[in-house]
Amino acid sequence: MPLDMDWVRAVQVNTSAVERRAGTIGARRSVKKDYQAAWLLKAITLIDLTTLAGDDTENRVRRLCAKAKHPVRADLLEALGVDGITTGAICVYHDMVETAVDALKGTGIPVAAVSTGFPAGLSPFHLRVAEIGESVKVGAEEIDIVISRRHVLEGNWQALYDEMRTFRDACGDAHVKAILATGELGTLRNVARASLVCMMAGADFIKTSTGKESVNATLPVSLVMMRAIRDYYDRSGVKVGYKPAGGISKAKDALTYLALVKEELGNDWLDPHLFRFGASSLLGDIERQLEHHVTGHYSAGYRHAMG
Ligand SMILES: O=C[C@H](O)COP(=O)(O)O
Repeated sequence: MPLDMDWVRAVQVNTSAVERRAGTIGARRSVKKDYQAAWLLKAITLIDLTTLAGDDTENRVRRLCAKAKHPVRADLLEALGVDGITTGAICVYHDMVETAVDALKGTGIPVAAVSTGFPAGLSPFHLRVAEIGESVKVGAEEIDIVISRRHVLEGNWQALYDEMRTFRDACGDAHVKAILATGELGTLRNVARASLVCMMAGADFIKTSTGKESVNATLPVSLVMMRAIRDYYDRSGVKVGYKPAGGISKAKDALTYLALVKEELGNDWLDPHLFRFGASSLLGDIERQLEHHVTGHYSAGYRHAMG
């Protein structure tokens, strides 16, 4: 839709109310036993299993893809009476896209590429746009772009909108997730406005963080972004997805996020088409909790090292 500046300017956030609500969700909502196992299995299907390290190798990416295909040990799945679950996607740098696409051939698990000069997004603009095309060409079905934080900090909403539109167009049929890098946007109001502008410009998902900022996904930021998604849906009829990313590594945290999604956005969003966790180490803890559920024992963390 066109940039609606009246709507953008009207956005306000009551920070203390947001913090109060975010602070109580973990305590009010706790699921136990079989229900907890079921929610944890659901969480696995919503993970963008990620490796974004300077020392990534093809072997590491292949191992990660093997984990995406079989995220939980077969004996545990059998005991839980479940089969055939996979993670939502694999998320890698451009150089690793071909390897991941090859490793996931025939599985239907999409490959997401971080792009546009990730994580800072400060390389020449034409190269950022070209990078998207390169990743799509080698098979990335999802592109995680980073926005220019300065457009938000300077209140240049038109520039943010134009940038996002250009990235959206460069993605073609690939889904585009807009990484706001919320830890660098200064205020929750900026987060809300940036969310809205990116959605107006065609983002399929809005995502909190690169995982490289000093503050990454938080519950207050998530509440603000989810409510922006809800408002956008109410006015436009378009459902935009949400991806908290960075620092989500515990099964308990994943459950809290899912409770928030269910309460703020509803069950439609508890689906890989509309919700993902961006996480490199969450899966290991979830598998560990599932093992505890099945056997009554906790294994050492290193037994679930990958993912
Ligand atoms: O988009 C995903 C993040 O980079 C993953 O962050 P993490 O390594 O803190 O889980």
